[in-house]
Amino acid sequence: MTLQICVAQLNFVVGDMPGNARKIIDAASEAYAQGARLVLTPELSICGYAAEDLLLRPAFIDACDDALKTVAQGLAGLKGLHVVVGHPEGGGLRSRSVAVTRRHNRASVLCEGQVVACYDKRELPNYQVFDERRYFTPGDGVGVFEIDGIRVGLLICEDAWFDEPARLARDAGAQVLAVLNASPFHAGKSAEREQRMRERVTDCGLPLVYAHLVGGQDEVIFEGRSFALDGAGQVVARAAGFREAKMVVQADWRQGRVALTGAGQSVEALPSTEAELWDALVLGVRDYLGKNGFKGAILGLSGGIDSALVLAIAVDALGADKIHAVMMPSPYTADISWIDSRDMVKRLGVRYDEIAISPLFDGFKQALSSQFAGLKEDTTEENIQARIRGTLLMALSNKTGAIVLTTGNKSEMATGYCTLYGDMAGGFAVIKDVVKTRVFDLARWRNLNDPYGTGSQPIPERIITRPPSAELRPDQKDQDSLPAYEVLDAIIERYMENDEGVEALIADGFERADVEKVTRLIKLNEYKRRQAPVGIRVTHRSFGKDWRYPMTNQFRA
Ligand SMILES: Nc1ncnc2c1ncn2[C@@H]1O[C@H](COP(=O)(O)OP(=O)(O)OC[C@H]2O[C@@H]([n+]3cccc(C(=O)O)c3)[C@H](O)[C@@H]2O)[C@@H](O)[C@H]1O
Ligand SMILES: Nc1ncnc2c1ncn2[C@@H]1O[C@H](COP(=O)(O)OP(=O)(O)OP(=O)(O)O)[C@@H](O)[C@H]1O
Ligand SMILES: NC(=O)CC[C@H](N)C(=O)O
Repeated sequence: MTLQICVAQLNFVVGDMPGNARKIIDAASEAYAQGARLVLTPELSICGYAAEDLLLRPAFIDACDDALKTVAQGLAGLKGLHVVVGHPEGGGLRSRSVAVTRRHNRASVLCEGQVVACYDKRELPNYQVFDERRYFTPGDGVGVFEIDGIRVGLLICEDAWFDEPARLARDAGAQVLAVLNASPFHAGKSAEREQRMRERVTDCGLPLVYAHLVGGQDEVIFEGRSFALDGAGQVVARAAGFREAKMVVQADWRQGRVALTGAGQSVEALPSTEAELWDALVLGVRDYLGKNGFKGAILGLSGGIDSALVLAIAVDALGADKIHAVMMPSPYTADISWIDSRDMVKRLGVRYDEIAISPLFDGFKQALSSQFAGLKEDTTEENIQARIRGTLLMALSNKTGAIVLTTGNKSEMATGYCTLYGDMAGGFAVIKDVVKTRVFDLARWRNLNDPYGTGSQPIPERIITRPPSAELRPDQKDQDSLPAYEVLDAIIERYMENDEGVEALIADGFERADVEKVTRLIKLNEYKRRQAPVGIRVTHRSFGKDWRYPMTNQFRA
């Protein structure tokens, strides 16, 4: 007995049920023509992941039901084909002060126009970026079905991170596990995920096929890279990361058990940290803009490393012809800032303009002169410059329909080293989850690699080597106001990402003054982050859905 299984690693759009249904029908029909008789799609493939509170709308569930029927009917003529799709099922009751859900996160097996088996997710994640208990009720059954003499046990994502659902499937007769997933990316997650699945295989003694989603959805990235493990936990197939792919594996009945093989396909290697971060950032920009209908992007290019990095990512994501870089010099802008900006845009071939902000800055100061009479210049004037730039970029966005990409990094978002309605003004924050030391690593990496063929060495060397400066007052350097970036980033990672305490960091050798300053700034600047644009999550904790701190807060330890 032999069964060819195809994983349709597809990029769905949340809420586009007709489009998602069409994608599934096309991919499954093609796989069938190439010999597959079982096609697996990712978790909640019909509606996309994560549909969030759309799942509470009865009309949304009805549209998912319709799309499920469309897929079933669209594939009804393909004899013997089994397609597994993910969708929400069932209803719920909601009043103003209580919610009762009877909705399930379901996998349905479609064959010849009918639902022939289904499985409801048992383990509902409710941590990090997940809120599944807000929307779903845990399932209490198993999902084992037979196809061409091979019994397949269904699991859905979080289920496979625990022992019990896989053991129950095995005890109900499953000979191979098929897992539908939507498992958000962070640096290093691929290896962690494969390791957890290997434990599952070892624990229950069954081979496993991991069908994963690809694509960006608001702040979250799904990297694809579906894979299959044989009964010994060896990777026999691994699909490409960060793009749609079809991965085919073969299940054979041999000596009383199912043997999985890679059907002659190559196993994609796991990339370096920088390479996968780059791909994640590129996909995040491409999908946020693409799925929200933006034709292009604008950004302020300063001659500093943050905007240079965002420009290089944007060009890789969208192509040079979709990007507009604007240099807006002030009296504090060093000559090298515009020399390097001109150099960079020439290397990449993007549209570039220079708009001097001095006349506007003078106009603002003049307008406020009587109110500010006798008061010293301070951050007020620094912020006016940043806000003039933000206003100009937003005007260009309004006029052209291109989105403004903001350039703040995680170190700045943590410490509030950014201006509300100034450099924070914009639609999408590309590197808000990348700390400054990693910004440098990525810039150096991109200068040595050209993964999207848009040009090698896009970032002039001096942009990488010069000391970072906001250039909002004479001779300003970031490090005048902040601890050294190596120290700052280490404290952010340990305090913010890993929940370590102030005293523990000091006991571990950090200067008390540095720890107290950074943690005080993190706490003080919650209000700023709440007003910041959404941006791409690439660590296991970003300033997004998995950082829900109060703004009014007297606790810091
Ligand atoms: N708890 C709270 N809840 C709500 N709002 C609160 C608040 N606390 C202050 N505010 C408001 O926020 C204002 C302060 O925020 P904001 O106006 O942004 O200004 P602020 O944080 O005072 O200054 C911006 C800082 O970022 C630096 N910066 C700016 C731009 C670029 C760069 C760079 O790296 O290139 C650096 C700049 O040098 C300066 O140190 C207050 O005046 C007040 O109106
Ligand atoms: N002269 C300028 N022209 C255009 N945009 C600017 C200018 N100065 C600042 N900006 C915008 O404000 C953002 C914030 O400035 P910031 O100094 O933090 O970043 P950077 O200049 O890119 O990097 P660095 O921190 O290394 O100097 C810039 O990335 C850029 O988008
Ligand atoms: N969608 C899910 O159930 C994902 C949960 C899982 N632990 C992951 O991140 O991979």
